[in-house]
Amino acid sequence: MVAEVINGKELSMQLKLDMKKEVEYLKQQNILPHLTVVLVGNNPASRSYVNGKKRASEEVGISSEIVELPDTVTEKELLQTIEQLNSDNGVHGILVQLPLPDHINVEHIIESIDPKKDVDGFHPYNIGKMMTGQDTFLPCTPYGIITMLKSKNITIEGKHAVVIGRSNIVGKPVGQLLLNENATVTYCHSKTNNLKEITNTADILIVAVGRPNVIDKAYIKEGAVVIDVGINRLEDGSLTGDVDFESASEQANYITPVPRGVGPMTITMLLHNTIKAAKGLVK
Ligand SMILES: Nc1nc2c(c(=O)[nH]1)N[C@@H](CN(C=O)c1ccc(C(=O)N[C@@H](CCC(=O)O)C(=O)O)cc1)CN2
Repeated sequence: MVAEVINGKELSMQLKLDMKKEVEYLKQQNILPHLTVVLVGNNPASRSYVNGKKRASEEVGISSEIVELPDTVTEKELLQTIEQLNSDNGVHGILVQLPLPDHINVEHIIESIDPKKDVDGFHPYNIGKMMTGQDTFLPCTPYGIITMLKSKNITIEGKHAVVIGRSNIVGKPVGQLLLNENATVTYCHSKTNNLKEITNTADILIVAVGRPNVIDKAYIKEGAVVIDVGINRLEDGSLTGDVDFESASEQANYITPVPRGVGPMTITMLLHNTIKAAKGLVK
């Protein structure tokens, strides 16, 4: 068996064409969607993601700005910046790029963002709405994963979905979204016993481990759907996922690559959430 590749880059391009039309329509109604991204410090990966968000916003006609703060900024100063953005009626979406420096409490920052502008979908209010199946901003990477599955008409209902990883921004919410779609969900993590036995029962396997190429065909049931959320930069500068792509492709029916898999969908779903915020659809 050779798995079909789910190309997140191509799907993103298709979705952005529709979003561009939607933004043009909103502009005719005098609504100019605006996203503000807050970048603290000089982490090269964060800078590159933030630039990617600005570029993608421009592609679809969303206005965007990057507010840059030094890594010496205090938590109080960062909270003041967010307060100003919360009260600015021209700003529809606010996002604080993660990770933040250690001296800043990430929960305090996320909780200070107006939930109606929380286009990352990280605010506990929005997480609560997601968990209770209410319409709200969905966290971008998990939402991108569900969108990728649906783009291939992959059945989620009744399937066994196994999530390896339990981070607040990927593992936990993607499991919840799969549950909302009526999958039977198992979470695995660093303390899980018999990982291989569990993953071998997965119809849908979501891998968000954060270590390069650790999941190979021995962990995969024949015909499974494998979603690789890992982005690992190797010493030679190349990028690789958490899944050994060549090996896993021999067992799986569908697989996502790294790069050009889940990563581009993260940014595309952010644009979707920003348009939703501009339309005032999240109360
Ligand atoms: N506030 C947030 N911070 C972070 C998030 C997030 O959703 N909100 N997610 C990640 C980083 N991230 C977006 O911020 C992100 C990661 C990767 C990609 C991407 O397109 N990757 C490309 C490869 C890019 C490269 O060459 O380096 C790919 O996979 O094809 C986009 C966004 C942590 N922080």
